[in-house]
Amino acid sequence: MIEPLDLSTFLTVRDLERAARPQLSPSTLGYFLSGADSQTTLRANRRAFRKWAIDYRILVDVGRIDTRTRLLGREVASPILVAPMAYHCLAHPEGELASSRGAAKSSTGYVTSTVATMPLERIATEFDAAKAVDAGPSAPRWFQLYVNKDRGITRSLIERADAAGYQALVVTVDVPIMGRRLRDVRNAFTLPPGMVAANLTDVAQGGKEAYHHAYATGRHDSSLTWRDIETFRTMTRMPILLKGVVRGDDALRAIDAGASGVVVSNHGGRQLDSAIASLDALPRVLEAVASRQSAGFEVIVDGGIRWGTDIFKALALGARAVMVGRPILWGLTLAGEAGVARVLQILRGELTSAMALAGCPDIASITRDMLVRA
Ligand SMILES: Cc1cc2nc3c(=O)[nH]c(=O)nc-3n(C[C@H](O)[C@H](O)[C@H](O)COP(=O)(O)O)c2cc1C
Ligand SMILES: CC(C)CC(=O)C(=O)O
Repeated sequence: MIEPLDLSTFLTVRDLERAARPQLSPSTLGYFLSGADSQTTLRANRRAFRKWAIDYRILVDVGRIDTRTRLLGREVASPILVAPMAYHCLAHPEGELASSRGAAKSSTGYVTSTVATMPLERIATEFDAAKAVDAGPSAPRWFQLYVNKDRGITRSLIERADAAGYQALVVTVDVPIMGRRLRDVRNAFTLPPGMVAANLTDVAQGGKEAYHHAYATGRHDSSLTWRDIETFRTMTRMPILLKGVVRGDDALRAIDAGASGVVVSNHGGRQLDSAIASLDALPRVLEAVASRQSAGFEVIVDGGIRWGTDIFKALALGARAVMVGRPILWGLTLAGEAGVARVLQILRGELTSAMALAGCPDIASITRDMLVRA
């Protein structure tokens, strides 16, 4: 009999990654890990965090640490969200059902990808049923949209997300075309037989298609522009966030187009290689948004978050919240729901420790002056 995994022996996200890697096929591991081309941006995302040091405060009462904050007008338990990622069934047979339960039980927000391997309605139900029932604030769940060439399909996805009670629509805008991930090309990466992008089955013929390739080359709309964002705005009551913004002027256009926020992101280094690191892009996006005094406009950041101190730094620079990508997949691979919960527990625990050690008992006290150049 195989001994059940003792997740408490994994102390860091890196521990989980090290254990998860050998469990995955080379093709899946390559898909999860890869950045585009030379992977310069993938590395830059991590390096950007090392450029900052925490200028900690002493003799502050940190007997009680409060990680609560507000997101899109609602109180949330922590400033951490699970980033939208495709194909969770590659990591675990229960796929997004397991990852969404792991997030919900950790009172952590969850973003369902358009290319999930489970139906968005089932993910929603699973998340809601698993939500922690203690008195704390409940975690949000959002839907990430990839825009299909067939706008009828896009409309139907938005309507389904609305009907399933998703609380925001995250439109990903950094994939006009797919970035070239060399390992995926060399491995001819595709989904194994029987695994499908469950929300797009109506577009794929016969269920046997090589979904990843078919989707990436045949379905994805490269003609998306600002006008489409304004159109989506009229199609749903959900607030819209644009994911993949790195420029201040684009953030201002997002406000003009009716968006409620942006995710400063370069897609985990998987799209434009040599793109600016997301943490480096954050200050100028915040500066631009501040110049417009758009009260309530949310700026979230993702890319390379592996430690609680990374979250602390992102918040100190002014982000409202962070999204965590690949670490979730390592937890999911190792132990499904419990593995995802462990990753989130580690990150939140590290954030809490960093806050205590830095003299910041609550999120509002993590201010810009807490950082200096390393
Ligand atoms: C395997 C994988 C699949 C992804 N799929 C999506 C997706 O379907 N939609 C999307 O908006 N972003 C997708 N992303 C990007 C993530 O949402 C996020 O921006 C990125 O992973 C953050 O960087 P990190 O992995 O370093 O935390 C994907 C990333 C990975 C690693
Ligand atoms: C199907 C892809 C567009 C999913 C994705 O966003 C990614 O692999 O980075």
